[in-house]
Amino acid sequence: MARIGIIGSAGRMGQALADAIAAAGQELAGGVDKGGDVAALAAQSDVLVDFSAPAALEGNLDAAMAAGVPIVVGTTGLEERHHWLCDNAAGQIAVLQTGNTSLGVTLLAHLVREAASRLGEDWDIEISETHHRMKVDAPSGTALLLGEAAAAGRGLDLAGHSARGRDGVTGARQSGEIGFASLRGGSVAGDHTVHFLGADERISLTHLAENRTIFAKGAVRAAQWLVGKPAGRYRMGEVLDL
Ligand SMILES: NC(=O)C1=CN([C@@H]2O[C@H](COP(=O)(O)OP(=O)(O)OC[C@H]3O[C@@H](n4cnc5c(N)ncnc54)[C@H](OP(=O)(O)O)[C@@H]3O)[C@@H](O)[C@H]2O)C=CC1
Ligand SMILES: O=C(O)C1=N[C@H](C(=O)O)C[C@H](O)C1
Repeated sequence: MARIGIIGSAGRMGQALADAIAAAGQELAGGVDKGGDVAALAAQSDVLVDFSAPAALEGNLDAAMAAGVPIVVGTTGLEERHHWLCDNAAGQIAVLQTGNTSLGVTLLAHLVREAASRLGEDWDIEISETHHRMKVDAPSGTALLLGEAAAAGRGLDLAGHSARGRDGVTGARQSGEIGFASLRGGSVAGDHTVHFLGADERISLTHLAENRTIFAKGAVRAAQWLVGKPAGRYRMGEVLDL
């Protein structure tokens, strides 16, 4: 049985995660929120799961490294420097960072990569996502991971080929770009569609999250899987054997 510590425990995901830990027969080591003692939590945990805020990431990784415990980073809105911090921590502990811990999205990313590699570059790729009104970051972490999968399938680097926040006279679509569009409202747990738009035909690959349980269950699986792993950066696909 793994003792799992939750960072962001009072939040929507933190609460869903506590339920999933109990349902999986694992032990809740405790939880922290803003201003909480993450070092003390790390010391009493076998693994940490972070669903909080990007500003907390550096301190959370430092606490995990000091205690020598692995960490699942589910927080989104991460920038390049946050990915660098994860890479750096992965030199000392096991780190699994993902914008989506669900089985469905992890499989979808494989399908997107495959479709992007097989469809010619005359097929445009656009990613749309819809989330509840309280979500603070856009595009979603999931949209970005699907964009990375599409870019990998095309042999491109996403940073150099993404179109985010089109507005005004944008000019015609650039060939090879991967576009993102975000909708916010209501209580939507998380909908994502990757659109492949060709001449006279289209393919849409969609994942619809009906509630947060799917993310929480995946996070518990990832946490259990990470305990005892050597230092390194791991992917959700490895946890789910996809
Ligand atoms: N990877 C995945 O599969 C998923 C990722 N997410 C991501 O998880 C994150 C949390 O989402 P959600 O639960 O909906 O958000 P909430 O706003 O409901 O919860 C965030 C929690 O984090 C806490 N928090 C904020 N800052 C810190 C800090 N510095 N240290 C410790 N805790 C802190 C907040 O505490 P306080 O209120 O005191 O500020 C709050 O309890 C988001 O980035 C979201 O996109 C969400 C779903 C799935
Ligand atoms: O904030 C959320 O709610 C979600 N965040 C993640 C993201 O940014 O993709 C995962 C899921 O879509 C829900």
